[in-house]
Amino acid sequence: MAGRLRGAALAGCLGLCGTALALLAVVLLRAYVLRPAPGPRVWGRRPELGFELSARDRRELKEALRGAIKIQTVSFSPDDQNTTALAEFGNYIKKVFPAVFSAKFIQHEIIGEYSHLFTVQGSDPQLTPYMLLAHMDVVPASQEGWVAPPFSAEERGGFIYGRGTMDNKNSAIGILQALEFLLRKDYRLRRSFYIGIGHDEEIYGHKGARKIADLLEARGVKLSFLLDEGSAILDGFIKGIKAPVAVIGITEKGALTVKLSVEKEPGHSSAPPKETSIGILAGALSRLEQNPMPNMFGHGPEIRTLEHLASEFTFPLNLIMTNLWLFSPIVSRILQQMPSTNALIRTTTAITMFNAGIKTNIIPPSAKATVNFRIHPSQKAEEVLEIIKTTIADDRVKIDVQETFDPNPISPWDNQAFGVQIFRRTLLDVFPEVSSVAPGICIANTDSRHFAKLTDAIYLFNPLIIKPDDFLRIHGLNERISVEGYEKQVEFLYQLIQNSDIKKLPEPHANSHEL
Ligand SMILES: CCCCCCCC/C=C\CCCCCCCC(=O)N[C@@H](CC(C)C)C(=O)O
Ligand SMILES: [Zn+2]
Ligand SMILES: [Zn+2]
Repeated sequence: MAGRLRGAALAGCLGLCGTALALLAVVLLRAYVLRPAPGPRVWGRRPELGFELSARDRRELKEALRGAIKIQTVSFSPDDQNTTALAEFGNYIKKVFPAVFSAKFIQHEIIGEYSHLFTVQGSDPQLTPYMLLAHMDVVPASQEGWVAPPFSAEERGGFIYGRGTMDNKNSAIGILQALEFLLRKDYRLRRSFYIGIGHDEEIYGHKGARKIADLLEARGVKLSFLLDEGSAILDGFIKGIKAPVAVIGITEKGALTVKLSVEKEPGHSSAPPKETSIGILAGALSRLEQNPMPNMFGHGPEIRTLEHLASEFTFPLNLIMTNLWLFSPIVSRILQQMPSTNALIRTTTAITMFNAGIKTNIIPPSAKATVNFRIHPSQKAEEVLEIIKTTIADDRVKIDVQETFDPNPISPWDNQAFGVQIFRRTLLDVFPEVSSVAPGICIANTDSRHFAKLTDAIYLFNPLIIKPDDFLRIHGLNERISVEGYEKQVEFLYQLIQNSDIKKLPEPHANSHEL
């Protein structure tokens, strides 16, 4: 009897081991043998390309950005902007970029009073134009907590400190700087392009970018691609990836901002009701925070980001990322642990404003709060609103939608996508240390969504190497950019404009480096 039991146990154990071995074999086979062949290789590395800056150029480039940071172009709320500063910014760029403003083939227009549209006419009208987008307005900055005042543009330890150094005067000034340098070298552009500099991106872009887009649409413009802020070369964001990787946004999340309010009879605090307006609203807010929106990992482009980066991961993570069909439940659990990666896999919930109460001994007549949701690419605003209502489940809480839009459509990412190939080419030229370029999601919002009718190829990427600590500075304290990083950004744009001048993408060839 005991022998038979031992035999059965042994057989069971063998069966189990066999299953485990078979599973391992399938994993290894898929990972190393059945791995999809890499796409055609398009670009080869090129020797030094000649973006050489004299000491004077360097000083000029740095001072141009510092001067722009000092102009307090703050967007406080949709009807409160520092319009004096916005106008000053317009005068400033005219002064700092004389070649751009005097070139015969560049048309400059002011749109919506303070935004700027440049039409740079290339010599070959057959080539479809592209667009570079940026914004000049910034979010407010507290005076406390900064190592240097937020509008001082002080230089410390190789960094320029100030609101707008990463979001997004670096792009607005960087694009014009790159063009100024090219014009001074008498570079004659072949492909036309547009530069848009919005003045109200931080308050939804209705008067700036939206109007620029409407004007271009009325002129019948179609774009081969559009590049805006929204992602970067990420260093240290993803556990298990050592080298910096360029993640280019191919979509951005949607947004839904709701105002919640509770009204209750005021009265004497000595005989309070069971719940005050503050207590009711606080309960609703707590339910929203305690019940995050569903984890959507695998339903949007986040999975493509990991697949593209799979070979960058150290063992055994590389194996896991190559086999997301098997490991995605574990991966999605890991991603939700950090705020920046959690934002990739779900609609996020952020309680951003709370106002209530009059005096210590008055029952508060009303309580108000604002909650800002960023919608995952696989969901729609309507669906999110339904979840909010079910989660709050209290009719005393009034829900008013303030601003909402669905996620952007997904832009093309393949060997025929002109913009993507130009970004790869330019990254290879300017950031040789970046070994991978992957499609990703912009977790915030940009002005680019207003241009959806002009092109299906909208990309979100700032050519800056950023670490998790830098990300916290955007809209936070001590926003800064390194002088070296800014020079590289200008070099990237300088090279991008030239690389975009090619008529058509080269045929794939075998012996070149692939990003
Ligand atoms: C795969 C890995 C991790 C992902 C981590 C994400 C890291 C992203 C890096 C840089 C992103 C910078 C994005 C900055 C764009 C901010 C633009 C902005 O503030 N827009 C406003 C617009 C709104 C409509 C008012 C916003 O609040 O989103
Ligand atoms: Zn921005
Ligand atoms: Zn911003």
